[in-house]
Order: sequence, then structure tokens, then C-alpha cells
Amino acid sequence: MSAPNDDKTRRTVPFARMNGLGNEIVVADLRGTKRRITARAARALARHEATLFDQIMAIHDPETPGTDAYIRIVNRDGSEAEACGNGTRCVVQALAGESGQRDFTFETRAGILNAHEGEDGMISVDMGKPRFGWDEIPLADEFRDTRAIELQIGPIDAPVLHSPSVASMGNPHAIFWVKTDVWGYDLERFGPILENHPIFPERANISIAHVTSPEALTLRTWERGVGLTRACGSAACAAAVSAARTRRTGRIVTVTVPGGDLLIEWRDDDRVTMTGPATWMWSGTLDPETGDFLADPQDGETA
Ligand SMILES: N[C@H](CCC[C@H](N)C(=O)O)C(=O)O
Repeated sequence: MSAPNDDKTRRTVPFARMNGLGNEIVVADLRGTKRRITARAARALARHEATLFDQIMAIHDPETPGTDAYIRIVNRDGSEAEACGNGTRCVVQALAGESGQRDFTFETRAGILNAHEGEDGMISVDMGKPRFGWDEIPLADEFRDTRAIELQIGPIDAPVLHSPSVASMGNPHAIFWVKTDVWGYDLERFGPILENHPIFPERANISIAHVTSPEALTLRTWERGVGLTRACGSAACAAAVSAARTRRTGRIVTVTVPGGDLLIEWRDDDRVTMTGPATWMWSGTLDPETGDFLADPQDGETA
């Protein structure tokens, strides 16, 4: 991405196509403009193979003193998400590459969070405090104990998935615990049914988790507003805290998602830190209104 400028009327903005452990991310730089990525632009970008994304991370000018930027997060279907861990790491890498700055404070709909790029290029994001109250997630019915709620899929007397833990990392998550390989479950079939289940008035991100040791679990996620993804950082956090809360693991857990590993720590001050990589793929410019885009010339090409 190029440096921001102050032309509030310019039509296109720079973007970088990146990924966070296989979570497909578009980082769009809207600083210095008053423009927003429209749902129409999101859906148009999702129609192209080159720009097919899981989330758009739209970087806006800061709204709160002491923060570096306001980040709006847009899902593939044009809906907005409160949190996106993998996308946040991509934003850090994009901005660090531009300025050399390594510590950032961002504001999102989920609140203010800090992030840091380490010497080894790994990026840690403070994902804030998990919330477990039924009305905070939110659920449609009062459940006093959200470590396991009554919800199941499959035959009534032999459910395929049941009794998920639920948590909010700013966004809603349900974690179904399984005792065998997470790839043995048809998440593509169950995901959309559970995402849109009436128990979740704001829909939910749906994950299947297999605890493999007190320090490790494997996870697959069907993301709200997206579908199957290769990684979902906030789901990894929700799974790790739910695993610790149900005494399945300790508070430091390696979460293996289809794209690779994330290290999650539920700190003593109740905040959750997620550490993992981010990868830059290519850059271009896009129209935030329509989603029309143009790739920058690659190295060796002329404009
Ligand atoms: N991929 C993201 C989460 C997106 C969540 C979104 N699907 C929603 O809550 O609507 C992550 O790394 O945390």
C-alpha cells in the first residue's frame, strides 16, 4: 500500500491482498478519505477469484486520541464483524512495512486493542477480554452456564454435534467439542444451519474443536458471513478460553487450524493474546463504492 494522502475526493484507495494463516484478507487504506467500503463493493470483490476474501480490513483515520487507526471489518457477504484476529495481524504487517513502527493501537467495534510485530516477523494481537454471559454473546434464551448449552444437530437420540461452549471475543462463537479428527465432520453442511440457528440472534461463528493435549487443540471454523475458512483468529481465541474454562486445557494453547498454528494465551489479567504470521501477496487500488479494482504492476512488469 502506498502512503496515505489527504485528497478526500479521490476515487480509488490502495489495498493489499494478504492472508493470515490462510484467512484471506484484503487490507484497504481509507485514511485521509471520508469514504467507506460498501456492501456492494465487498460482494463485487468476492466475485473475482483474485480478490475473493474472507474479510476486508478497512483502515480509517483514528476516532479516539491515542489510537493509530479505526478499523472496520467487512465479511464476504457485506456484513460487518466486530473482531478479526488474523486480519488485524495483516493490518499490522502492512502498516509496519510502510513506517517501521512495530507497536499499534487500533479501535474496532469490539473496542481498543494493541498489537505488536516481533523481531521474527510474528505478530501478537491483544484480542481483549472474552465474555461469557448469555446476553453478551448474544443468545436468544437465558443460559446460566455457557460452558455447554443445549444445542445439537443430527438425530435427536444420536446427535452428531452437541452441547457447544459459547463465548464472545467481541463477535459470537460456538465451539463444538469432538473426540475424533475435526475433518470427520461435515461442517459445510452443518455450518450454515448452526450459524443461522434462532438461538443466535446475531448469527454466530461455528467451530469444531478436538483437544489433543492440555496445551493443544485442532480447530475448523465455519465463519459467520463467509463460510469455511482456513483460519479464524477470534475462533481460535474463543476455543482456547472455552477449553481452559472447561478444564480441557491450560491457559496457553497452540491452536492448529487448517492454515497452520496460532499461539493463544489467556492472561491472568483476563485479556487474550494471539500470536501468528501474516503474509503479503500483492497490491492494487480499488473503488470503495463499486469494488472495481486494478492490480499494481508486479516486479519486472511495466505500468
Ligand atoms: N477471520 C476472523 C473472524 C471473522 C469473524 C466474522 N466472520 C464474524 O464474526 O462475522 C478472525 O480471524 O478472527
